[in-house]
Amino acid sequence: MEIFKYMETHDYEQLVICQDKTSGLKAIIAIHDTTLGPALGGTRMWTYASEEEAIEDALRLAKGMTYKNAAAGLNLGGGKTVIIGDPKKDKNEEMFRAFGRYIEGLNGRYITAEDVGTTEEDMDLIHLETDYVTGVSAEFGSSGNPSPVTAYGVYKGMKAAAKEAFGDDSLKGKTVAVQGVGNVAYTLCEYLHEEGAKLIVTDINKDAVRRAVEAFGAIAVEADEIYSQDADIFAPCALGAIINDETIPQLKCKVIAGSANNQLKDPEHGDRIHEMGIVYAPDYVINSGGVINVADELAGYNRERAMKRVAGIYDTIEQIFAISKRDNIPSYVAADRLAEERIARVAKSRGQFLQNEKSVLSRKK
Ligand SMILES: NC(=O)c1ccc[n+]([C@@H]2O[C@H](COP(=O)([O-])OP(=O)(O)OC[C@H]3O[C@@H](n4cnc5c(N)ncnc54)[C@H](O)[C@@H]3O)[C@@H](O)[C@H]2O)c1
Ligand SMILES: CC(C)C[C@H](N)C(=O)O
Repeated sequence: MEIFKYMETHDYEQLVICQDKTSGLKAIIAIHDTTLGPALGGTRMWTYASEEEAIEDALRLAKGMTYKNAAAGLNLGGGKTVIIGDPKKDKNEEMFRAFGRYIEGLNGRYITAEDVGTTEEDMDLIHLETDYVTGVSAEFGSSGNPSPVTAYGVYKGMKAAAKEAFGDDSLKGKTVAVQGVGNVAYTLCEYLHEEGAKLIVTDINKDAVRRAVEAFGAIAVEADEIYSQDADIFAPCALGAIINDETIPQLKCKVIAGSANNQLKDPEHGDRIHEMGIVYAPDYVINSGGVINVADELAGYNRERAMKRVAGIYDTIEQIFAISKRDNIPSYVAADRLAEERIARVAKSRGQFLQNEKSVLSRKK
């Protein structure tokens, strides 16, 4: 991989390689774009097959956060960290403290939070070394684990998508096929069950499936059967790249709305589901509840304010469908357009301000 070429082509600002021999920390912080504000994005801990794979993941995820934060209306840029290692075996206190010192060294250009493989406890350890961390436990006046709030946002976004597809946002009597019933999807199932939706669930973790069957009367299916279910809505809440050449022909749903990041394997898959008339709630918009929630900590966490803002995902999804129809483009392109236009507007107004400043200075000479 030619890193500088890649960063230049995709407009990345900074890549920080962090290593600490004592703790075994090997981390990569990628900062994509700080036009809107400091880069906020979680820390993922994963057993990458190679260092190159880890760097690619950090870069890709950081860019995703630029779009997520911009579309969510946050005054924050996009960044992400990956720590190379097994979250079940390789964690230790010194590792997260060392990582915290690296973040502190960036002096606020990057703020972290939880992601796959990291927890509230890990954020508390980072917090011992820096204030540039969110998703810290409630005892520090923080918002804690973002997953339940992400679920609330997905629920709201799913209702907006249902309104687009069925003319009514009620989920009562609708069948929702949920892929993965982990942290986000379990709470999502609570909301759906309470509203009277019928649930079909799958998970590679049999305990997670049992829990959902017992609590919500969900029907359990095998992992590879979830795509072809007779469901009104498909909610991918596990993995990325699940909308692909193999799964698209199996889909019978009218709506795709779930929490998973990077749901489309390639952009062409977004085009295909659009042509099939499936209403797709773009992943980084519908799953932005977690980041909206942790971002609220930066102003002194207020849960009521954060939840109100997360409920606004309904309106953002509606706005994206309106752009999609107006410009005759798939919803995933409309979401990108919303984010890119906001960043460009802010950059332009800032540029204009600096321009004026310069002309004042030159007059003084
Ligand atoms: N947690 C958040 O606040 C948040 C925010 C934004 C996006 N997301 C995304 O939402 C998704 C779920 O996040 P989470 O925090 O609930 O994670 P999680 O690990 O708690 O849940 C994921 C579940 O998916 C299951 N799973 C894995 N592979 C599967 C497969 N092939 N088939 C069926 N099930 C499978 C796992 O066993 C697990 O139960 C992820 O893609 C994550 O990146 C999460
Ligand atoms: C900042 C975090 C809450 C980010 C979250 N892991 C996401 O992908 O949106």
